[in-house]
Amino acid sequence: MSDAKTTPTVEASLTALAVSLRGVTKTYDNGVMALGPFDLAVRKGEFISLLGPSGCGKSTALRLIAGLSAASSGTVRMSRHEGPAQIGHGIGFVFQEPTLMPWTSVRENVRLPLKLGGIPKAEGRARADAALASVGLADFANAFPRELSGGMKMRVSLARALVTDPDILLMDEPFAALDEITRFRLNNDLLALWRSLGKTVIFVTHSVFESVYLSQRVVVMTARPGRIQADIRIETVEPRGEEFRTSAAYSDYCRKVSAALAPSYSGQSML
Ligand SMILES: Nc1ncnc2c1ncn2[C@@H]1O[C@H](COP(=O)(O)OP(=O)(O)OP(=O)(O)O)[C@@H](O)[C@H]1O
Repeated sequence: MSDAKTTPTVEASLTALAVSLRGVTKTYDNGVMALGPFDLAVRKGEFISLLGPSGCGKSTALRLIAGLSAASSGTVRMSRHEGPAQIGHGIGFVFQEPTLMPWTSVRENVRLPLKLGGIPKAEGRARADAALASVGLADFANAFPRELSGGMKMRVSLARALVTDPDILLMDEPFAALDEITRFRLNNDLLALWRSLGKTVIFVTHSVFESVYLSQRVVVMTARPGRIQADIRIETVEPRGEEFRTSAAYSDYCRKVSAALAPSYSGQSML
């Protein structure tokens, strides 16, 4: 292959990256080395899961990407920019808890990032309503958080993360506290949103089943300090649905991911 043909291909692959972490380590002030060295490249529009044992540094990795915390060494790059992005500026973050303001309406909860960004009220309300509609909560804009189920609260949290139209959605075990049926439903709705919105998603989970169902790639981490144990591509017919969840291919992938995760656990259940 001539140089003339090679160069554009290399450039295309670099610009197609949404996030890249190179040689990243994180040691907290108390001396705990949480992460690394950790290397990860996520392409634009990709859906990846970070899977690993408790305390292996999954949340730390998300926080470094979100710019909520600084790496001790190594580089975190967002798209073409040097250094991490910020929540509300290209990044949406969905935390383990919905963390909604109980004293105000669902619409106002979703509007918050726009309000903080100085977006005029009318525009903010319209965008909040659109985000609520995208997560199936168009009729609940005036409700208060206390009136909602756990799954609905998580949908509000997702709408709040989407309202700024971020390129990258970071999700930290968002569905861990939900019952299985609600979790399956939210998994399907998240996949539908991902397909329609084209966001890059980095999803943290403890669940082998969930990671295989949702992701194009499952990145399995070692015990602390978290490094990459395996990077497993999940290839199947899209869009995914119940057929995939009950297929032999799904079971095979779950076995493969579990096997990669096994060394990181010492006798604990992995599923
Ligand atoms: N602010 C902090 N100060 C000191 N240590 C911290 C801090 N945040 C996290 N840690 C420690 O760093 C390690 C990694 O934590 P982190 O929350 O990133 O792991 P995790 O894989 O997301 O865990 P889990 O799956 O239980 O949520 C843990 O040992 C944790 O106690």
